[in-house]
Amino acid sequence: MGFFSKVKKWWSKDDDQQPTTTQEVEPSAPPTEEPAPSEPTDAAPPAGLPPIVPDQEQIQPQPEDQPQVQPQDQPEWQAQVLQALRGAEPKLSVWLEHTLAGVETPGNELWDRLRFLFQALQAPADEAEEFISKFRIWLEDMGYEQVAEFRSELQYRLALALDLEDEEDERDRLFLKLSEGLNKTREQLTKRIDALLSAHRKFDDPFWEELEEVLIMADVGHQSAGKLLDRLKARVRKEKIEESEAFREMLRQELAAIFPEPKSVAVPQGPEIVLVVGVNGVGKTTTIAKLAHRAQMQGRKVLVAAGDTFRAAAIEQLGIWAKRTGADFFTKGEGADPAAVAYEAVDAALKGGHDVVFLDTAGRLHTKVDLMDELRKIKRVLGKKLPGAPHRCLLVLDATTGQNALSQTKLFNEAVTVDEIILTKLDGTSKGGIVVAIALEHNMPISFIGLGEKMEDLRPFSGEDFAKALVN
Ligand SMILES: Nc1nc2c(ncn2[C@@H]2O[C@H](COP(=O)(O)OP(=O)(O)OP(=O)(O)O)[C@@H](O)[C@H]2O)c(=O)[nH]1
Repeated sequence: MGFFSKVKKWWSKDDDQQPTTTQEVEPSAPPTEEPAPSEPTDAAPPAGLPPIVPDQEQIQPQPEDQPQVQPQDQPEWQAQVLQALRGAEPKLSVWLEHTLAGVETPGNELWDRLRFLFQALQAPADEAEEFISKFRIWLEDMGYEQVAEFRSELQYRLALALDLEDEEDERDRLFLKLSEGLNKTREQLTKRIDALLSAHRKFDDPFWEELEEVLIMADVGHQSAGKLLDRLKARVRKEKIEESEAFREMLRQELAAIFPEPKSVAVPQGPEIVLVVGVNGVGKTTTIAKLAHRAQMQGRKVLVAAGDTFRAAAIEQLGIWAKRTGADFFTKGEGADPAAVAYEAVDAALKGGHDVVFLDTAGRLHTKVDLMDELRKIKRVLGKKLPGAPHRCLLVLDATTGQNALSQTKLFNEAVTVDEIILTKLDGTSKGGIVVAIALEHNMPISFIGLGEKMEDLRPFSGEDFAKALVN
């Protein structure tokens, strides 16, 4: 899908549909003090601008028979930007660079430039205004004053709205962040494997024994290392691999192959109910916010529900994040029964016409209540309220915690059957080996990875990119 269809789908929702005002649903309406977005000034470039076609076609010069743009009609920057866009590589980062050239701070010129880009993409003006208005509200809330501070968030939002996240451009950005996070593991692993390959002339038992030790030291774990070695030995034998580089390439391929793809969720009708579990401190709240942000940017109406009712601070933090993403927020306050929150959040979503509900849950074993029993109860209640719910159960794990993450996976999976894992803090000194262990031990898909504290720092996980970042 291109920008137009995505924007069509995204902005065609009737945003006046506020959720029914049940006493708990707190629709996070935009702050009233926000000045109305400036009316389009002379930014709207003349009709007939050559469309920027996202699917890798170069921008064609305007055919002679089309009404030529009269230079005197345009402010000076438009002719320059138009010229630059015409010859630019069809990459979002390049389009943005040309469109924002010379603009350092938010203000009317920035909004006019964005309008100009949207016009070049043939986005309907009202939808473009809606995008700009939502971005302005977010910007006011964040208090950023320099374009450099929010440029990556702007590019991320455009990538989602333009359905361009898979573009090489975005993937390169993601790969860079992932590689930085895996630096430590990669150095350990690559250095040791290189030493092994140069010390051993052939792939004999002593080689495999030492490789097993290297994997275990890289947090892959004993059992997973054994499974991975079996796969490597079989391929070395079958393909008669002898060269070091061929071995490294095979290792990358086998590492990439151990990650199952997340299963696509068929949500028959009504809201998709997503249960989010994980121990405290792993980044659950932040991850829910990032997921809500993505869903919003992709045109879905989102409700975030505060199922962690043990701590007022957790409810408050989630509420702040929900407001920041523009999602609606559901809470029954501190001390409420988490299962009741789950039940009534589904109710509110059904009444509010929400497309997806992210239900946060407690992350700590509290004295009187066993957390796993509580999660099982929540899951039962959801299924009673909406057959098939929860449609997805996401386990949030902190990639820097090493073996703990493995035991948490087992614990939560036994309690609620985890469908997907989201690995956070891969931008930190993450223990890349644990990622391999989780995939091999539980054969569980990793859907997203957290690469920082900002809204845009949640990106789809790619086993191939991960393997390349781990072994170079
Ligand atoms: N660097 C980095 N920090 C992250 C990431 N995800 C979350 N964090 C930070 O980790 C800390 C904990 O995040 P929370 O979302 O509050 O974690 P939580 O699991 O909700 O923890 P509780 O609020 O105690 O339940 C915060 O400072 C986040 O900003 C990530 O991907 N990278």
